[in-house]
Amino acid sequence: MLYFVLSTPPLPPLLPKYSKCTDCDSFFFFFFKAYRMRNARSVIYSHGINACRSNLSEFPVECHQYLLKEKLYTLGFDQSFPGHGPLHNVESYNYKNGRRVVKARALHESALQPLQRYILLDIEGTTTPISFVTDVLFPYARNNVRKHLSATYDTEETKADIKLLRAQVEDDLKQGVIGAIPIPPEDAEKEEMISSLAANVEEMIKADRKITALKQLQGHVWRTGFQTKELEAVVYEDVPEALRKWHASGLKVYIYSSGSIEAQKLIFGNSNYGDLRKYLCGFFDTTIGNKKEARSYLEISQSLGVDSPTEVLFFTDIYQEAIAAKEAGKLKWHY
Ligand SMILES: CSCCC(=O)C(=O)COP(=O)(O)O
Repeated sequence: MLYFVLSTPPLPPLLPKYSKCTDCDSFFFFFFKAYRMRNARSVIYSHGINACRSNLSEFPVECHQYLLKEKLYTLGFDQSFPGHGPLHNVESYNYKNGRRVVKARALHESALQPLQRYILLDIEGTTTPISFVTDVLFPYARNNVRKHLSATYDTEETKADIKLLRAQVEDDLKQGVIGAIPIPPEDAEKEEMISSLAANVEEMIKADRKITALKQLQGHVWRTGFQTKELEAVVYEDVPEALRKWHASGLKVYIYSSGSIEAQKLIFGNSNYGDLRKYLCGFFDTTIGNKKEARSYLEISQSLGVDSPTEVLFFTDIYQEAIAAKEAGKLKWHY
């Protein structure tokens, strides 16, 4: 599977210089996100790239462009390949307050290789701001999980959620996972059971665990939030147009997220740009495999019916996921 790197692992700051932000470039926003500088923005400044936080406070990092280029190259981000990187779509170079500002078009479908008619999109950090997931969705799940379990305790759905959680916690206890709390036996009092389940869920959310047991329950809790309009999903402003164009040009777009398939449908069905599900051909979650494992991308490719994982272009902000997707192309194809 080919991939488009939206971020890279953190690099140490190269020069202890302070920068000043006058303009931002969206590509390097993704790059600097990989420095774990949430809200960081960047400006292409003369020979290099200066970073600052979005609130314009100074940030002690300067990364010279040739070093960045070199680093990206070692990460497999080959700027000479037309599908890789907005720097090939440069429309203009301008000078603003003595600084050079590069304006570039977003990745166009013509940049795809002829066989890549399938697009696979991650959600958090790719179509949707990380802050929406961590500051809105996760707190909503944390604050409402008790209420949800209490209200739906006897439903088949919640019984299945509890069964999955119990199995996960038992496994976690065996593995010595910090924060795992024993769940009382099945015939325990409802309140005792809910307290222990909620405490485990809280720890799992805190640790940002991408496990099916948590993600399935979270999706069910969020469903109420979307139904009552307490929640509205956020996608980046260029997402609806990109989906529309890809759809119109015959590309098939799929989602692969750690969030459950039900949660993914809630996100794209209730976004700040309306219902975007009409542009999507399907959804994959952790039930097909972990996003950092190559095998998962092979499984997805096989269920899409393509001849090889290299026919699928995967977009993510997580480096290990991109590498796993790339590795899938080398795995043995089973029929
Ligand atoms: C389905 S949206 C909820 C996102 C979520 O729970 C999550 O863990 C994000 O994972 P992703 O694989 O999209 O980075």
